[in-house]
Amino acid sequence: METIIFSQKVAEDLGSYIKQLGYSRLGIITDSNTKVHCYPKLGQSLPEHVHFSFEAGESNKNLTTCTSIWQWMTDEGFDRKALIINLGGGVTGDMGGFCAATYKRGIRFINVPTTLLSQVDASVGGKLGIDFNGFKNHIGVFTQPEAVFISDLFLETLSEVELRSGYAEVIKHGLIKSKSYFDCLRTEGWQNQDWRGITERSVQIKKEVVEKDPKESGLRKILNFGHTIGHAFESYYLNTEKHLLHGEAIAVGMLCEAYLSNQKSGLPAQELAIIVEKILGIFGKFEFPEDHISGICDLCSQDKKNEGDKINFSLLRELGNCDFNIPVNKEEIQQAIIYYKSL
Ligand SMILES: NC(=O)c1ccc[n+]([C@@H]2O[C@H](COP(=O)([O-])OP(=O)(O)OC[C@H]3O[C@@H](n4cnc5c(N)ncnc54)[C@H](O)[C@@H]3O)[C@@H](O)[C@H]2O)c1
Ligand SMILES: O=C(O)C(=O)C[C@@H](O)[C@H](O)[C@H](O)COP(=O)(O)O
Ligand SMILES: [Zn+2]
Repeated sequence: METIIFSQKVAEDLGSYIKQLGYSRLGIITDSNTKVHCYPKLGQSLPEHVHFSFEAGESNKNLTTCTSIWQWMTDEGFDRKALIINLGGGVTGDMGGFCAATYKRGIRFINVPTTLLSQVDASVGGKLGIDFNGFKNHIGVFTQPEAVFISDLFLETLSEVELRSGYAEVIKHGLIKSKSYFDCLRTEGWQNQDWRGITERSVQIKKEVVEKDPKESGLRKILNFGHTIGHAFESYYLNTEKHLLHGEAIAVGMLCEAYLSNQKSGLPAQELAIIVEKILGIFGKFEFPEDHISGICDLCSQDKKNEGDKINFSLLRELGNCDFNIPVNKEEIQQAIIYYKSL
């Protein structure tokens, strides 16, 4: 598994790490926002390198942007000893990592996550990929980064909605693996957190799961709680005026899937009520017309946990415990979305 370094002097620590690692050429990938807000924070500490930046946003996590990245690597003459640093959120990490892991069958990369979401979740565990024809992360590979450098210094410039989006994955970690973590989150107001402490605890949970099942043959599916329906919402509204951030979509998905957990995997009604209160209290309700429901349901058919026609969910047994490979039919999914709408 990758080395994870929590650092307060990230520029210096990253500089020394890559020096001892050795490489032929160094390339940094940012998006248009991290180029402005995060790249300058690495300052002069990085040795000679080349830099590629793409237009920020989920709608650019696609093959067209990958083509530009691979072209840049080719034009710069990167060989197999070249090293990439992905400086940005989950979009930069997923796509920059995917491009590195496939260029000349794989060159090394380091993640420097700059959003809460990527610090607590996306930068760790080696799931890389891009969206394809509107389907989330449809094309990708599992390849671990060499290292991940996490610093809350980057969070200073992050907007509140982006911070909140990351908080959805934090809640997910408590719900699937640690009731005591979820209880701590319940008692705190979400905005003024000890982000370093939160990140360490979330990364610990993610790391423990990924170490046991790096390629998602079983247990790792619990990290996907909220994502079967959440990704369907995210995909359905991508490139529309109602588009949802990843964490916002996962918040909707977790509520639908908490309902299914109550129906199908034993989550007690009072625990469902606690989850609803917590998540709605932070994210509010996402409003959408009833005639969108069947289109959203249909998107669940492309989920990567499915086997043939069987749509498999990861559902909670209780707070802090999650089961996986639970088949749910389209009618039940529809009911879950109707339940969400009724809240
Ligand atoms: N691989 C995984 O395990 C995994 C896990 C969770 C999510 N994801 C993926 O991650 C993506 C979501 O990640 P995200 O929320 O980080 O999105 P993102 O990368 O789009 O970043 C969110 C926004 O914040 C901006 N930004 C980033 N850092 C900033 C900073 N420090 N200051 C100011 N602005 C900054 C970005 O430019 C962007 O506009 C989705 O594509 C999701 O599917 C992957
Ligand atoms: O690391 C994992 O495994 C996860 O499922 C973490 C999720 O938060 C993340 O959004 C992941 O990219 C979803 O993966 P996918 O296989 O459903 O595309
Ligand atoms: Zn996620």
